[in-house]
Amino acid sequence: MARYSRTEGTIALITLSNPPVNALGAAVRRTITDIMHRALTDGEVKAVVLCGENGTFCAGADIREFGKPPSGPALVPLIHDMEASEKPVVAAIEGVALGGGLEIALGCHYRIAHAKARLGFPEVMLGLIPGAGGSQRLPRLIGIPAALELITTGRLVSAQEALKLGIVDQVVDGNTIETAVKFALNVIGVCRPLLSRRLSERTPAFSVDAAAVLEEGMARVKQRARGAFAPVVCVQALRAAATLPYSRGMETEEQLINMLIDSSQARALQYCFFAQRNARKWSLPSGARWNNSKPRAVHRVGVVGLGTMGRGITVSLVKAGISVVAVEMEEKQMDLGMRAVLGMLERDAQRRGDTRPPTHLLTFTLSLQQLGNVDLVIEAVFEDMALKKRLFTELCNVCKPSTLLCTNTSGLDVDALAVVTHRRSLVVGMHFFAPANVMKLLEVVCGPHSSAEAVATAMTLGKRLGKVGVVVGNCPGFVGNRMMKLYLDQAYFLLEEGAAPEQVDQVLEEFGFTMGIFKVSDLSGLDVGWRVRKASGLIGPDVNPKTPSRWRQGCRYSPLPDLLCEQGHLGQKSGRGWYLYETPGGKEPKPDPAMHRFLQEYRSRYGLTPRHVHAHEVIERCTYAMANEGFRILEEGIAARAEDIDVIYVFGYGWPRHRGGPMFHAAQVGLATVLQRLEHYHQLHPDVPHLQPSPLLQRLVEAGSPPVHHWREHVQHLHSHL
Ligand SMILES: CC/C=C/CC(=O)SCCNC(=O)CCNC(=O)[C@H](O)C(C)(C)COP(=O)(O)OP(=O)(O)OC[C@H]1O[C@@H](n2cnc3c(N)ncnc32)[C@H](O)[C@@H]1OP(=O)(O)O
Repeated sequence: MARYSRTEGTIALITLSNPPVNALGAAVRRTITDIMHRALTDGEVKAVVLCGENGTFCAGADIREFGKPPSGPALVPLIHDMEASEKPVVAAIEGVALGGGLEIALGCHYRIAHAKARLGFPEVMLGLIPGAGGSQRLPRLIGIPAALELITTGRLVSAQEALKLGIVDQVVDGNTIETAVKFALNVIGVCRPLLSRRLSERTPAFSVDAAAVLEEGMARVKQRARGAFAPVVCVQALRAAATLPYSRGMETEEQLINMLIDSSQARALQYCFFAQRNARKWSLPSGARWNNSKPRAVHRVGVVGLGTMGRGITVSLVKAGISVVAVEMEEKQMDLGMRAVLGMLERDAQRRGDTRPPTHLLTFTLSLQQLGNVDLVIEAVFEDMALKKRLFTELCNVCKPSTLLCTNTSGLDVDALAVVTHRRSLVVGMHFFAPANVMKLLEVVCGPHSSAEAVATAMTLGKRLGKVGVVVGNCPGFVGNRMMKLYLDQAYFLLEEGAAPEQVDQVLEEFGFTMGIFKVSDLSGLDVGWRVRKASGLIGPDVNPKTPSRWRQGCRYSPLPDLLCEQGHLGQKSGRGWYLYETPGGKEPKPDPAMHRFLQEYRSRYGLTPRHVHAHEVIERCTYAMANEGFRILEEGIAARAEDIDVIYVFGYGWPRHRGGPMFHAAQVGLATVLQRLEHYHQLHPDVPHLQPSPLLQRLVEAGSPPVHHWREHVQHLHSHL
């Protein structure tokens, strides 16, 4: 938990010891409180050095303890006693000093950091504020503007930046603890007064326009927060630091943290923290798991297709230091792709202050033959099964037998591709999200033949690219797009019933989505879904001409997006979609009066009487339809955990993190309520079978709505994919 030792005769060395990250659980807080007291009262001890075991100072509070009844001593009195001490206390920071860990360090009189250390207050990402004096001490150390930026964003800083900002006193390349001990001996020797080192005693050196900075900060934070409270409360805590004496500021900080600590948003954000980490812990029906399967080494990757996705994937790989052979079939397309990739790398290098983008890792070619020596191929051609099958057959002949063949399809059958190869076990889906060099999510799609080695390799590669990988089973649309389809259907139906695109979007954005569904659709291009609907026989020559326009495959269907596509309204790229844009390629969506007329005509053509659609109906129908499908996905074993579904939505679909994800949201609303509302909507719309509550949801409600982590016990896997 924490160890006490003496070094150089007069220095007490206190080492936090709670692997893997020295989190400040109750037992750790109890031990450091006791041994710090011992060090501060031992007459032979002249100074204290505080450090962490195994190269990590401290990652802050033990997040697993949040939401449980409080136990163990609080951190505030410990930090206060340490800071008030007449003996110098020096923090030796290696690895990370985060949250409560940084608050302890700020209570020390001096801070020495290793060059590779990172420091910060990520509490806002957990729905909290720094609540052990951090919101009051940091601005007294580095001023309001810098503290505001760090605390409201949760951004971590490097040791070098921390030195520039004045958070640490020295940065060392060598042994941090030895340096801190020498430093401590030195400060005892010269008897430097500690008063000026006590941050709580400092009168804030705030600029006269602190009020303006805070006001601006508040406006910025509110705009970005998308309904999240914590960033706004961070500004309130900083305002207290700017305007109140330290003790009153601490009282305000306590009131503010108490307000947040049990909030539903904090629960959701903390759930997301662990969900993201648990997603790495995949398993397959064979018993293969993340921790018993070895990934292949990947040095050289082939990317086939240099459209939007292929370009983003290539950039991601090169930025991770991986050699790429990028193949395009047509010279013109290759030229365009090459210029786009080089441009993106150039801009990225400029942003990082690096003059030379790593272009030496890139080879562009028109010949598949050049893929003979790659370890893994990512196919990123059009969503056309016949084309992909031809390509996979050819890749099999060209690539060495051990090369993994991955498809970046967004929903086509990965197994149908595997069977055309002689290496079914080496085929997996790697579903990136656009723009692939920015978006964090990677669905790793595991077919019935995919080997554990292939899955492990794809997941490890994803991690190297900085992606959040989630292993999912193979079904149309996998997890993300399968649920997205139902979300879109509900949005179209709402338009049919009387809503306008901008009204639906506004409600979704107020809920916290990064972008409303119709803006997303305009951004990605309406033709993407059009092509998928054609390929799946929902539209086109295979449809019986007697089938009513608003009826397909036994259920209600909205032809609205098809009609727009037929008119060439494809979204941003054509200057018109659900919204109007100033020019083709324009980015600023404006409500389109022509769209309103179009919807009116459409409704009267089909005898639909428009009605006012309430905001709560938009949210309920969109999010409960998604969650309902999520339950089916769980039941079919396409996702291993509800958490995985939520990670997919938070990292790939702009779902507001402070609402946890569609499955967590359903749990927070209450499964019985979700069930009852789905029953209600299904009664009103019996022609939409997807609104019928799924059997798993019904079983969970019968079982008393157990918490998310127990849902798996109620899944009756017959043929789980995972
Ligand atoms: C007491 C006063 C209150 C103060 C408020 C706070 O301090 S709130 C907490 C603030 N701290 C954080 O938010 C830090 C969260 N952790 C991280 O950002 C990262 O984990 C890391 C420390 C930068 C390390 O990253 P890395 O990628 O190297 O490892 P993992 O993220 O995979 O973590 C390894 C395992 O450690 C678990 N873990 C990490 N931090 C905590 C924590 N603070 N409490 C509990 N557990 C933590 C993490 O879940 C991983 O566990 P696995 O079982 O291996 O998945």
